[in-house]
Amino acid sequence: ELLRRYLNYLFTPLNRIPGEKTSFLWGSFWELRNERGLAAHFRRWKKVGVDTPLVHYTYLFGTQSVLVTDPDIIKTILLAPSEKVGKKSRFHKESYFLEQALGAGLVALDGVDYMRHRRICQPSFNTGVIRDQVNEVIPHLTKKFVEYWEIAADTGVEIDIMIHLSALSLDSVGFVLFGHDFRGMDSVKGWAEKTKDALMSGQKISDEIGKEAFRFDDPFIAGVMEAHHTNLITIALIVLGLASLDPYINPKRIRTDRVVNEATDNMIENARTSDKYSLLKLLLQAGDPEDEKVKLTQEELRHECKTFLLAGHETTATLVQWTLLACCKHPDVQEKLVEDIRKHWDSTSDLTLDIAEKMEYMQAVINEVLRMYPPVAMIIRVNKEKEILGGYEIPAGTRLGLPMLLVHRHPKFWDKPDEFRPERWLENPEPSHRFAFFPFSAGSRTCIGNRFAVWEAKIMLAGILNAFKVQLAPSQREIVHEFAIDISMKAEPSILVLIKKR
Ligand code: HEM
Repeated sequence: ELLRRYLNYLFTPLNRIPGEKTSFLWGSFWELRNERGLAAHFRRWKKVGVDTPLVHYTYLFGTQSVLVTDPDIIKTILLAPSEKVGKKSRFHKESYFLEQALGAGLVALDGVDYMRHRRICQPSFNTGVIRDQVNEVIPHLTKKFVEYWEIAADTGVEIDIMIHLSALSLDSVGFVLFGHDFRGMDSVKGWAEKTKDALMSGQKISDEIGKEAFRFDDPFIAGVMEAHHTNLITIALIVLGLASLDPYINPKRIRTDRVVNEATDNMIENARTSDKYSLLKLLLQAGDPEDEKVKLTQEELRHECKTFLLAGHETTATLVQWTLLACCKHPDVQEKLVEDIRKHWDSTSDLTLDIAEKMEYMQAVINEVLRMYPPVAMIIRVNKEKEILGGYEIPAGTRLGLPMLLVHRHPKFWDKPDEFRPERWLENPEPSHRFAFFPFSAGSRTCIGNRFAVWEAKIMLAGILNAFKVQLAPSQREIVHEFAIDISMKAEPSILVLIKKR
């Protein structure tokens, strides 16, 4: 295998694509590890010239990878239909790693199983039920969140926004998608109480308050989060090509799978017996439109629960965190946004989704954040057969990286791409090329939760910014927050803010 890889490294037709020659053994491994986010990809792309449609690079042991920066090629890849027979589409996912991280649900599946899951799940996302639940749940949660934050207003207390927003988004996803209370807001409440005590007794407010308060004891969350961290046995099995044995011989995996399965089964049972509506309740009744008798099995439902939690929770919190950072860095944008919020909502009535959706500047700001700080920075596809893309031959099995983060700043498609300017969306509501902006992907595998995510973000932002002026903590005023990729694109270091009552 090593010899085959080495010969391929020397003679692959991919070597004709612009890129940088790196060693067979390490490839770009260390650069990608040491330089945060996609910084190494950015650098290489700029070096070979931004007009190149593809950039070639290798990874460990000559793993062949190509970055696709041309929106026309991205269109070809994303619009290629999913395979209706078999397990792999023309441009398929690297399923094993996704399954490990997110479960064998919609994000990771491919081929015929994928098509069946999407046919069954899609109608439940289209009904008014999610919208109604968003209206019922998220304004109320945001109001509580603002009440807890009031304790820190005008005090100089620095707030680590990602952990707070994560807790808020966890409960939004919990109630709307599963009809379940993950008790994320209890953590914010716990933080507020401890902060209040510390302020009253004149103690210094330490990071520990946050760390202590934000420990989730819900078994589903704890199990899913623990399972998300790959341990050495899993890595060894992957290297040995024995990854499929992991669920059977890795003690940590066996334990976390059991905990997560039990917790998910409880959640499913509660959704079945409760009279509260949620996505999960709809999914329990949903059949395949091609054959109504075919439903998701209990095992498949478990995987979808894990997928929806992991794909839906941190991503939205990430979008809101980068929006708040942009508001700190561009106080004029923050003021215009507050003007827009108050033009549509006088805060004597409850905030509703109908009201939040009327906020045009809010939509422009969210688009601009999705452009410059896309919560999912890059997606990967692998081609099943040999392809010709951009005039280059791409052998079967090549990893194709579609980097939103780069394409959203492509100088050919964006005027002053590195400038944060929401107004560009008011001047031109559509991007100059449909596939130069794809924060939720596109085509038949577009994000199933995209509308839910934006609804959630708009309500949270309207509630928070109407109540507080947000500023970067003094300790971070000179810092550039870099991108750190996990499931979604975090900030490194975490963003700390001060809030003042408006
Ligand atoms: C700002 C928030 C979000 C962003 C930026 C985002 C982005 C994305 C992207 C880029 C993909 C394509 C992944 C790929 O093809 O490899 C995707 C797929 C997906 N997302 Fe989201 N997402 C967000 C929120 C959500 C939410 C709230 C849910 C809740 C259900 C969700 C569920 C999913 C699912 C199930 C898929 C797989 C769809 C399929 O392949 O059929 N996402 N998302």
